Amino acid sequence: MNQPIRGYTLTQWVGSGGMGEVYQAYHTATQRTVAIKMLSRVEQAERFRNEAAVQASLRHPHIALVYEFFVENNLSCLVLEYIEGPTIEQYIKKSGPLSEEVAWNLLAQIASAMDYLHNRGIVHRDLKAGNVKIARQGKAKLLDFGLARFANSPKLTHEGYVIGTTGSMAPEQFSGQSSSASDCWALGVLLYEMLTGQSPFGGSTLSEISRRIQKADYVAPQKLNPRLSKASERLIDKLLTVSPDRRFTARQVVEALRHPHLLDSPDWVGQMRKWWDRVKP
Ligand SMILES: Nc1ncnc2c1ncn2[C@@H]1O[C@H](COP(=O)(O)OP(=O)(O)OP(=O)(O)O)[C@@H](O)[C@H]1O
Repeated sequence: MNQPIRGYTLTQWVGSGGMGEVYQAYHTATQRTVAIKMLSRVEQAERFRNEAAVQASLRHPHIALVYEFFVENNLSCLVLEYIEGPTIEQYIKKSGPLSEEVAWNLLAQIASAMDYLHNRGIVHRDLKAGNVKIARQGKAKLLDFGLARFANSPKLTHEGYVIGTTGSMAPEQFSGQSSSASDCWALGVLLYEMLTGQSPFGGSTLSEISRRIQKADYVAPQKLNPRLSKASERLIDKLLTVSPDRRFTARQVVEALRHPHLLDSPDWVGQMRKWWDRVKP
């Protein structure tokens, strides 16, 4: 661990994920503490390179920076801004659901990062509570572009192989369709989890989870958190909408959070459509 790699001294193992191992490291020349993601499986090198290329081109206050990418001793290393603090998932596991004020604050930051990505033709594809860190002063930082790709870059999945984390997958992703709207569905799942502490689409089997997602069949969040405002409930409703065309965009989320009165009046047509999505054969 103490042998420096390209001037980086590994100081701590942070964890492992779908793409490889993550270490905290110190770069003496720049006196920077960074996170280094190391790819363990050679067959995923292209995927890893893709992650690096996507992230290196981005500059947004709520997206972790990429400093550099290099290959050393057959290991692909992605050097990232080190983000101190728990992920939203870790935070909820430890302390339970967030207050509406904190959840809205985090959602506004993440939606603005998503809007930034979507305006550049990038679909994140893996937004989930475990991929957002709560850094100092409640600042949200989006991590992990393992599954992101530019909309026109080569498809890295073979046919029939569904990517994404099942609980946050949008209905259309089960048939291989992913777009910026799928990220907005994941924003809805995230908001639901932050406010209730529970996943909207739990289930014991993949087919049960899939069936519930395809029908947007979730327990009304107010049943789990009776103090929840109508505005939060309507925002979740606007995001967990089966048809991608009728779902709120990231920009609309940012606007709605800035002007919550936009969510004041009930959307009867939307309610009827949702009811129909649930009951139709
Ligand atoms: N830039 C970073 N700063 C601090 N910790 C990080 C950073 N990037 C990742 N981590 C942490 O390292 C661990 C592994 O992260 P990684 O992104 O590889 O996988 P994951 O998000 O846990 O899973 P998956 O790859 O399946 O999405 C996680 O605990 C994550 O929070």
